[in-house]
Amino acid sequence: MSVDTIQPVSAATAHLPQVTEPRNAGIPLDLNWVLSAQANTSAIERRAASLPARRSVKKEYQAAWLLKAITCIDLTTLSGDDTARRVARLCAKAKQPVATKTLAALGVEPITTGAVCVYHEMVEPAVEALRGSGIPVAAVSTGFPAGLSPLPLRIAEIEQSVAAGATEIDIVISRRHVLEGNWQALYDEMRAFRDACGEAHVKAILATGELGSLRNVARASLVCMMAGADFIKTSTGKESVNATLPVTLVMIRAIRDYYDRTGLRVGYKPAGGISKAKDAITYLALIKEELGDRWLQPDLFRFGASSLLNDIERQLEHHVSGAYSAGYRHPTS
Ligand SMILES: O=C[C@H](O)COP(=O)(O)O
Repeated sequence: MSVDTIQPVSAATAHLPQVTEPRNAGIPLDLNWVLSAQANTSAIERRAASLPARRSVKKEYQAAWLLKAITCIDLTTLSGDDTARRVARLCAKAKQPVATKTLAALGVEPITTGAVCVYHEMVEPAVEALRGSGIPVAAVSTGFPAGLSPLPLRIAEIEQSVAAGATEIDIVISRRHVLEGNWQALYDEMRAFRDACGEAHVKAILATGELGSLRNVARASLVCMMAGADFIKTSTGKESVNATLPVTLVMIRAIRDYYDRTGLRVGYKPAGGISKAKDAITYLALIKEELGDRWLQPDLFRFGASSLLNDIERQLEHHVSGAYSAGYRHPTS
């Protein structure tokens, strides 16, 4: 299917609340299934390379897809110099990501981002700033980004972020378990993280740029889903290679495989280095083609991004006014 034949996301429904259904409870580790997972790297890279080159959606269809993308952003700040004031500004942006006049010109209701994503120390200011908005706070946890602090500390960090009000926890896996092929250890770790999260949803960050091969990405995706991950996420944003289209193909095909065999839907979050509106549309189109419309809701798809919203806003403003504004006129925080 080409992008030309994709039905547009309706601008009138871009703001609809997320659909909810039972979480992925996980299944016992199935090593035969894990070890049978392969990745045909050259075929995957060929398909990925063809995606950005195709004709994209235009005009009101493009605006509608961009509004949809905003509702799926985990608006993120993960900097060593984060402050409560910066987080408060980010949260204000999450509550009103598009200027009122632009929304009015587009004829759509107000929308929000999917979540705000911060370090543990910034959870409380974020919860405070988002109170009453319905926007969840996601905390990166478990010794983010390397995940190399002692396991009891990583688990305690999850518990503290949940106690502080985070309802989504982005954990980082131990890359060494993947590189050493120790799938049982990865499963046990993921299971412990999932249990520590309680009712909070857990996103498993694979740090795919450090896993060595697409086959490892496929296997790690399966193991994390078997251990109860609600989402699988590509990257911390701190690796030298973050979200890519080949990795996305591998991970969403693992999600499809897991759904086909278990009936359980797991979400997908590409993160790191996604900063252009055009790229966001490429990702959404790929999700639509490979997984279908159900995965285009914020409960099953998120972008982890700190600067993507800025470019989307510029494109939407261009759509309604015919002129591009400078990037600095759309500060995120
Ligand atoms: O999880 C989110 C990423 O850290 C954001 O990465 P970015 O700053 O490259 O958009």
